[in-house]
Amino acid sequence: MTTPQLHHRPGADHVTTTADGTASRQDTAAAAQQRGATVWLTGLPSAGKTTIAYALAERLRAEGRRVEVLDGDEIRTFLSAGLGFTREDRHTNVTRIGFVAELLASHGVTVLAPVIAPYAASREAVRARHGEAGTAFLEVHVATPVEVCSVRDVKGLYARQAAGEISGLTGVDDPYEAPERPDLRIEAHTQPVAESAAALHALLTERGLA
Ligand SMILES: Nc1ncnc2c1ncn2[C@@H]1O[C@H](COP(=O)(O)OS(=O)(=O)O)[C@@H](OP(=O)(O)O)[C@H]1O
Ligand SMILES: Nc1ncnc2c1ncn2[C@@H]1O[C@H](COP(=O)(O)OP(=O)(O)O)[C@@H](O)[C@H]1O
Repeated sequence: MTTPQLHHRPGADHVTTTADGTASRQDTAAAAQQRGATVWLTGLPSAGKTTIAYALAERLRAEGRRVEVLDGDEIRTFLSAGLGFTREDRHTNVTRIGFVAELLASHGVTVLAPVIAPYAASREAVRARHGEAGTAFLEVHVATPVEVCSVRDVKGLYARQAAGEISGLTGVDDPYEAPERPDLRIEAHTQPVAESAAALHALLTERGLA
């Protein structure tokens, strides 16, 4: 007897059943049929990556999709605790997030990763990993210019850098290698959040991922 070969990790191994066993099996079956993807939102601090990711997540969830947001900040508290902002540490952080994202996406989850990922080589490594596994990967550049980001300054990092309290801030005194050919570039400073989320949603739909 030949053992069936799985060419892709299946998405149906999280079966939970209700008392009568019907409704959630249907939900699980529907979710398992969804094609997952990783959507990586790269850009400077305060560019709007997280805000746009959560707006898109809300819309996708309302449509019945399974969505996870892998927020750079949160990941650094757990998965990447102890890592700093050297080139090496950022690369490690990005590839770790890419690893988890691919796992989830291969199980039908739409993964949104609002993570700076300043180095093209790190993003390329994540894309390659997805490619090897046959998992969809979209690179989205949230292209808010540093002049706008530094005024928003959600976490006060730009002010602290200007005051000499910190150094190595992405886009100011640390590199940011903007994607040359992203799947989508969002000029987040020229349009409202809802419009940016809609543009991303349209891209997912066009690629058969939403
Ligand atoms: N030096 C320096 N440079 C850049 N960012 C800094 C720095 N120090 C702290 N932070 C804050 O760390 C948040 C998470 O960063 P990431 O994990 O996305 O960065 S990276 O991809 O590993 O480069 C990142 O979150 P966002 O502002 O949401 O992008 C920053 O607020
Ligand atoms: N058009 C816009 N698009 C996205 N964010 C915007 C916009 N206008 C203002 N903002 C604000 O800019 C800030 C961006 O912060 P955040 O989403 O945390 O950025 P990042 O995750 O890139 O560091 C938020 O406070 C958000 O409300």
